[in-house]
Amino acid sequence: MTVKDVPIIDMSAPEDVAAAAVRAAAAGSGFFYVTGHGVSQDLVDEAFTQQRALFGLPLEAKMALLQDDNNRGYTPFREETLDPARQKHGDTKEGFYFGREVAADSPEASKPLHGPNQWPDPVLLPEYRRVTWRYYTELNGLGMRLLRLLALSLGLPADHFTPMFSQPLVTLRPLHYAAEVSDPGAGVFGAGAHTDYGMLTILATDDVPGLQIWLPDGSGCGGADQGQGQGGAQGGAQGGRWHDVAPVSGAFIINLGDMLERWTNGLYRSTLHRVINTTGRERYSIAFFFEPNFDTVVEVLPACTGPGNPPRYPPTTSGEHLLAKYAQTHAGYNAADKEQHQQHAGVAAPAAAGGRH
Ligand SMILES: O=C(O)CCC(=O)C(=O)O
Ligand SMILES: [Fe+2]
Repeated sequence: MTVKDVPIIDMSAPEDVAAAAVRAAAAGSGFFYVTGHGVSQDLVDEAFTQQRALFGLPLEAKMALLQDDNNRGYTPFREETLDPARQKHGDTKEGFYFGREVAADSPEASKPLHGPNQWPDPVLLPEYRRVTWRYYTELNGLGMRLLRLLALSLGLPADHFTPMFSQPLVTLRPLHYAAEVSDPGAGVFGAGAHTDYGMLTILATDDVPGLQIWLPDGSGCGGADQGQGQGGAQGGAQGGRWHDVAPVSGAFIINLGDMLERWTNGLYRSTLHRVINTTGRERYSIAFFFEPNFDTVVEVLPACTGPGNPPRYPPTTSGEHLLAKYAQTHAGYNAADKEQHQQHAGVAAPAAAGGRH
């Protein structure tokens, strides 16, 4: 891998310059760093301090916030299995999901994946909610700025995606990886190989390495080629290998998810990645998944098809797509409940919960 494969993009550069860099990275490795992003380092540091305190709570306090049907709350160690075919047991990480705050009595709350957050007891963590919510709000703003760059990078008006994020499906996910060293040969991973499900992910990590991406050999990543999808997307497939994405102080790591790959007909990459522990140290990260409104139709963009390049993906909706993905990877996920909720809300049922443990 070269620096070109996961470039550092300065978001304080003129938009057209940044957008061109985004296009090259998006059609290359699907991963890039951003600097000049406008989020203060103090806030990032404070957010990490709060997440450490949250994970440091006694297990019973965390279990009291167990993940609910709206995908909000605590996921214990080994609860999630991102790569069931290769994992001996679940990921050696614990996490919390927070979403957009939706009041229990609002009409939106009847939709799947919408509802109030499960905040930790303010007596235990007085600053947690304030700091985490500020971080969420700042990253939401950064997500909107990235949407502009993505639109421009595709030759679309800068605000093309903006209306699709008026009531976004946002997930802020603090993660805590155990000190346990991974053993890929034996099926033990911090986070199993996966692609992200949605539009884009803004990832902050501490200084402990662990994130890796799968790049096909000689893929020419770094250039805006024809976007043949991720050749090694099955993980461990021939002709590629894992590359470290090192922490860069002051930068966020951005990666693109399956929805954007669908939208761009495979031109932009939703790249396979995983986390392995090689250090024997605990690791903290905060993922921010930024996805369109529940009912947004995700359909190949006209600009990304043409004669000889027919749409490779049928249309779906943001909500339908995400529900199907969660069903595949979470042991605690109650698909039956969700389907009931969905029928309630008058939306299509998700695909069957394949790979569920
Ligand atoms: O913790 C990390 O570095 C990556 C986490 C990740 O890939 C995810 O949560 O989707
Ligand atoms: Fe991921």
